[in-house]
Amino acid sequence: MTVSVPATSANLGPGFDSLGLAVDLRNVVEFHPSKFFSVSIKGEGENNPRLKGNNLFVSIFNDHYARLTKKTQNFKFTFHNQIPMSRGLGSSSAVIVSAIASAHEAAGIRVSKRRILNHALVYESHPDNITPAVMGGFNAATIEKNKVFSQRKHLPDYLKAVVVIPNKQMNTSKSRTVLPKSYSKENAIYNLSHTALTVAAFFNEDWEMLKLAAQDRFHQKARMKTLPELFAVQKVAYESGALMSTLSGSGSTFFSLVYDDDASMIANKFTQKFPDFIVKTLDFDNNGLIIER
Ligand SMILES: Nc1ncnc2c1ncn2[C@@H]1O[C@H](COP(=O)(O)OP(=O)(O)OP(=O)(O)O)[C@@H](O)[C@H]1O
Ligand SMILES: N[C@@H](CCO)C(=O)O
Repeated sequence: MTVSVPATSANLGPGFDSLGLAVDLRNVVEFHPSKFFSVSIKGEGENNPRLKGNNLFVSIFNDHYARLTKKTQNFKFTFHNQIPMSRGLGSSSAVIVSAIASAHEAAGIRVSKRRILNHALVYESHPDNITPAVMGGFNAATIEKNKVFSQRKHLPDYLKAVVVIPNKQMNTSKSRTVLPKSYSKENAIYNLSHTALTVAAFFNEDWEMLKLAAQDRFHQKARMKTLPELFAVQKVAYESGALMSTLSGSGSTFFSLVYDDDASMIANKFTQKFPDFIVKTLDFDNNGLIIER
């Protein structure tokens, strides 16, 4: 059995803890019952011995498998990881979603994507990464009574994501501690109205509106100050014609949404100006969680 989940870029500027979209960079896990437990990792994390012993996927998988079957069983897991860890591309959400989906598959229980999403909330209390990770596309999401309520928009092929990935991890829980404890009414209204406009722009496919709409006063500046080159990345993105350019999740990756025709020019500019950072041009993902039986 194989389960795969895409990387995600959350917040999208003002939509803190609410907006996110999926990009075509996937973590894939293959698994089957086995006499002995084993973990093999290819790609991201392959040189990290901690992931063989104390693996978030394995602990969530085991919890769910035991709850669903009332049995214990060893599995052989092979991970093919493309999503860099703690860089703002939703690596933890991908792991959480794939572990829950894999445990249900292993237990022989078919379950809806919405159910998997609600289970994922137990491990990640904000829905902006887990929702696009499960559903694909652009999503606006909120939580009511421990359930995710979301609306999804398919993203067209003529748009691309250009991501600039610094060689610096930013752990989400740590990155949340640099944020202000409270916001003024003025700034709250600013983010509320810009989030509303960002959502409307996505749904109406008014891409030219995004640059103005995707401005934020809640989190980006405080986080970008911990890696000031990110201000230059955003400047280069907008000078080169990006439609929107925002800190991806809690960082350190910077996400730009661009027209297909501009993608290679913008990616080349990033590569020239920021030779120490990894630059990737990605399609958007409209599938989310994929289970192959
Ligand atoms: N492939 C993986 N296998 C096992 N655990 C992983 C994997 N990827 C991520 N994790 C776990 O998730 C943690 C990273 O979560 P964190 O929320 O800091 O980053 P992120 O999800 O990449 O960023 P963001 O939420 O801002 O997009 C890692 O420290 C590790 O515990
Ligand atoms: N909304 C989250 C996304 C990262 O997981 C944050 O900005 O902290």
